[in-house]
Amino acid sequence: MSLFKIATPLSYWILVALWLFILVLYLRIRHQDQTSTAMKVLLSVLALDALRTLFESLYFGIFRSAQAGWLPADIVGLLSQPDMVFIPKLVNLIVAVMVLILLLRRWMPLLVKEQYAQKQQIQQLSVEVSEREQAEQALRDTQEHFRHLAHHDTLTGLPNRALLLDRIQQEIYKADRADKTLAVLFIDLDRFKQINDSLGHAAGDEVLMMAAVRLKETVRQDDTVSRIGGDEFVAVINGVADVAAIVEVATKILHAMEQSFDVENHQLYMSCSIGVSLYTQDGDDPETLLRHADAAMYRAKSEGRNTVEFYTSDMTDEVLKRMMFASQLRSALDDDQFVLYYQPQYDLSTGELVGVEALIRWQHPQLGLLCPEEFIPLAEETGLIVPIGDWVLRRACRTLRRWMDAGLDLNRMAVNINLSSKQLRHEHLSEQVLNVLKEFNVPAENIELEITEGTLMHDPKSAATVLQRFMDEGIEIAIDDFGTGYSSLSYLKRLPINKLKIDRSFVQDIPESQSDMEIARAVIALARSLNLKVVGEGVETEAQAAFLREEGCDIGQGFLYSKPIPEHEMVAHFTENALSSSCAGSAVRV
Ligand SMILES: Nc1nc2c(ncn2[C@@H]2O[C@H](COP(=O)(O)O[C@H]3[C@@H](O)[C@H](n4cnc5c(=O)[nH]c(N)nc54)O[C@@H]3COP(=O)(O)O)[C@@H](O)[C@H]2O)c(=O)[nH]1
Repeated sequence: MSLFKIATPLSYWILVALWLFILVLYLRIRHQDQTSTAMKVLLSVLALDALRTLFESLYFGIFRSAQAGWLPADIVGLLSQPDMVFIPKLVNLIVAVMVLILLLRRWMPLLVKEQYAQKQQIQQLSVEVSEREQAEQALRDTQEHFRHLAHHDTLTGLPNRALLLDRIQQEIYKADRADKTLAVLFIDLDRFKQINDSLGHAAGDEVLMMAAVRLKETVRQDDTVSRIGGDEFVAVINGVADVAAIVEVATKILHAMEQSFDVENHQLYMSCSIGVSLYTQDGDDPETLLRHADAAMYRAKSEGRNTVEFYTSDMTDEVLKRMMFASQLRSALDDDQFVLYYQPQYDLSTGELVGVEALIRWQHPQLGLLCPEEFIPLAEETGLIVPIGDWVLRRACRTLRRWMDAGLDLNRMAVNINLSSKQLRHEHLSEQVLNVLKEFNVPAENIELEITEGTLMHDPKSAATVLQRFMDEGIEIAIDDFGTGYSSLSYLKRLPINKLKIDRSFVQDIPESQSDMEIARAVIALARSLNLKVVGEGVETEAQAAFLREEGCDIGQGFLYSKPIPEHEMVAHFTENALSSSCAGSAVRV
């Protein structure tokens, strides 16, 4: 039964209006969350009920009778009444539709706009929400990335120094609770610099990544492996029962590092030195444990590398000494404590003096005269090699100027100056060298620069640019220690160089060592084919000199002729050189 009744046409129109009102109301609240579902159901039922009543009445039409007035009625009954006025269903319908259109025109835009606005708002909101979520996620990712960066080494992904110290601290807490000890292993790769210098940083990086993986595989999963510097790694071994357990782990690490590293078609062999400190006997905080493991590692290096050393208290003194030495090296330049020695080089077939190599010494106030091997590595490490190298160049040019002013015949003679890799990488090297030559009025032909094979191969392309500049000015270039690096023959062919110096390690065992003789022969043949001159270094015996001369080596340098000597003593060799020119073999044993 319907809730609505149509008794008169007025009630019909009221019902139409009511239905429309209910409909509009329903449409408005349909999407509003705050309106209860019960209200929405009630309105939709009312609307449907009103609609049904309307249609029922429409189906029959409406008539007017004199007695009853306006009434909805059956079409049959309607036709039998003479005073009735029939309003056909169609008219009803048209009026209803018009009213509906009028109302919809008034309400619909508002409704549509409102719904559209609501939808837009909802869409906007959801876009904003998802954008905010994305932004928040990106922020979280960035924060996580920075947190990771702040605590990890970018190359190997291992914890860095900051995280390492934290991990050691955590392990200390655990060790205290479990009444166990822990060990800090400071691991430094032996001669890693050579790989970096000769094959370049990309190859060096690959070796470091491979070393990191090997270290991680060697220790337990809950032990920490960290990289804290260039080729320096630290392993924290927890729950250590005794020293034997540490020796076992350290031995495994030594063994893992001895396996070949296959990098860029090279099979590289390396080793490492390990220093160990133990909690609590060698320190009870992370910094001290790390410092003492480092000191022990230095001892392992000086003991010949590829070995393990446990920390002892005297090692701290060694580290302190090293730091003091570095600060003394810094002031040595200002205090004019360096001296240049010169070692002559002779033409092996004529016996003529053709060059001298300038070799630095440090006149240390307490330790006496120090050889370059005792301080050049530290100078390279600290960057002091650049000002020291500059000093060597100026001092050598000053000496040349003095010799020239003294009337010595230097026409066919050059002073050889060693350049380190750091100097070669220095932006203004060529300008600096040329300026110094100008300052002392020294012809470029009297200067030759020696660069080790490793340094050249570190970055052959940029080295070639610098060397070409020197060559254009008339300065000759020699590759030092040839045979010890990893020269690429294709690069060698293209590099602007004049000489190869056979490393003395291949000369010292001639004629006993067949393989060394083969290597020396091969270097001489290579130099010939590239149209380069060859120098035999470290010639100590007549037999070595004879072998090199017979094989076609051009120049000899070594103790057989002279040890490196101070500037003033060198003058005598020039006089002897004059003698040797007229009677080769007497003054100089060639
Ligand atoms: N960057 C710079 N490096 C320099 C400079 N001065 C020297 N050096 C490098 O130090 C290394 C060692 O030099 P030194 O102790 O002077 O040794 C030289 C010679 O004394 C030694 N030599 C020469 N002949 C013989 C020999 O017959 N037997 C023997 N046992 N040793 C000998 O060789 C060194 C010269 O070698 P090289 O330079 O390879 O020609 C050395 O690598 C120097 O390069 C500097 O100013 N800057």
